[in-house]
Amino acid sequence: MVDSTLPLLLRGYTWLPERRRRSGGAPVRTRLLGKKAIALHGPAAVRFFYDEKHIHRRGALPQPVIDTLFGSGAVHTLDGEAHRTRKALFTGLLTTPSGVQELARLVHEELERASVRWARCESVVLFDELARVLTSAVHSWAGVPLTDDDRARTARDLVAMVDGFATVGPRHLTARRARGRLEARLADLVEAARGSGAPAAGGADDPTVFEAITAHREADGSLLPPHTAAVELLNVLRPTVAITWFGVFAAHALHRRPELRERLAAEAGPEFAWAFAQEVRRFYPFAPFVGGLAAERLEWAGRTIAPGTLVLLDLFGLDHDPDLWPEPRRFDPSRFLSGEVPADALVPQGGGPPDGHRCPGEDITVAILATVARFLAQLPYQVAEQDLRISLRRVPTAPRSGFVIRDVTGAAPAPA
Ligand code: HEM
Repeated sequence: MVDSTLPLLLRGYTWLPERRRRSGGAPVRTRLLGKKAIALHGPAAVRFFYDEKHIHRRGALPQPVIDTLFGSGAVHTLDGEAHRTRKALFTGLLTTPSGVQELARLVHEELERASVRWARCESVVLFDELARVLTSAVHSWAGVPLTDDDRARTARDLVAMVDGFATVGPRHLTARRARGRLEARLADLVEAARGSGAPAAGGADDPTVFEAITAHREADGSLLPPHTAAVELLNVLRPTVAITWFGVFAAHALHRRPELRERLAAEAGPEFAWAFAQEVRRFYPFAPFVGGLAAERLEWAGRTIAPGTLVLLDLFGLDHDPDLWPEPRRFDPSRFLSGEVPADALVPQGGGPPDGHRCPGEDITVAILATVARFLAQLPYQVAEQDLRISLRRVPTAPRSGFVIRDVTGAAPAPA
């Protein structure tokens, strides 16, 4: 079987859908990085993939992805009891409605502050601005110190880790260096907090993310080594800043569909902003697929999967499957106006049960995205002449220009 690593790197988001079309919808069999691989598609495949008896994560992720995106020893790479204990830390910290709301409030506050500055500039690149806004907000929320001097550099490093994970060459090297810098800084902060005793060493009633990760104990009762604690802190800071990509896509959708901008600006309740955020997550490309290793000999759709085979779950394809999403290439928030999200069909951040490998940051993503989208809809600005093409061959992708806005004429009103 021919290895598909190069075609995947060259074709990005289009690689798997094209292969699926060529296979007539049957699971795609191939090789990636020399390993036998099979790609599964459909809601039943989501349930199959997220059954932990079927798929293991240890050893599944290529080292270049660990070295940039997730970090070594990260929750993403654990299985069984070790995963459950570590995962409980994340779900406990990231999914309480009051915590999610507080983070969204901080994002709004930072947007207001930033937009005062935007009004003094001829034009600004929204991508860079949102990255800095989210970097500030998530550091204050997580209780991780960040000086004004460090802010722009830290935002650049957090963006670089996401931007460079799926490529070879300069972007990848930048991502590795960024991870090295951030891990070293955060590990020092963890050691310093532990050295100084409470509250980081435990006991706080309502601990910050920093305090909780610093004091977290593994299934065997041990504290996380400082480097692993830094990796897991980054697994909160980095993906929150990654919402920048979705924020820029939201701006793109508002630009292409001005009637949605008007509606989003006018609606007082949160329902439309929520539906709009869900449609941004469905419509625009971000994570192409997730992968794990077959834990044993598996049967799927009449096919045998040998133990150790790399099993991919097609996320981007599922979010655009016409059997699940009529007119999938149409951006239409009304799909979500009922307030319902169809089970195992909307998977931009993976799927499965919350104690499995499902992304624990979905509520945060939707809340921040709704906040950013509504803020932009209410903010008076013009969209500059620029190259807004979104290449499906680059992972992750964004409008080429980063979305330049100009003539910002004032801060948007406070949230309802
Ligand atoms: C831009 C928005 C985001 C995208 C596209 C995204 C995507 C994903 C994907 C595809 C996975 C892997 C699921 C799997 O392995 O099956 C994942 C897992 C994870 N995400 Fe997110 N995510 C986002 C936002 C967030 C946020 C805001 C946080 C935290 C504040 C977060 C924290 C995590 C963690 C800790 C995991 C590992 C879960 C585990 O392995 O048990 N993510 N995310």
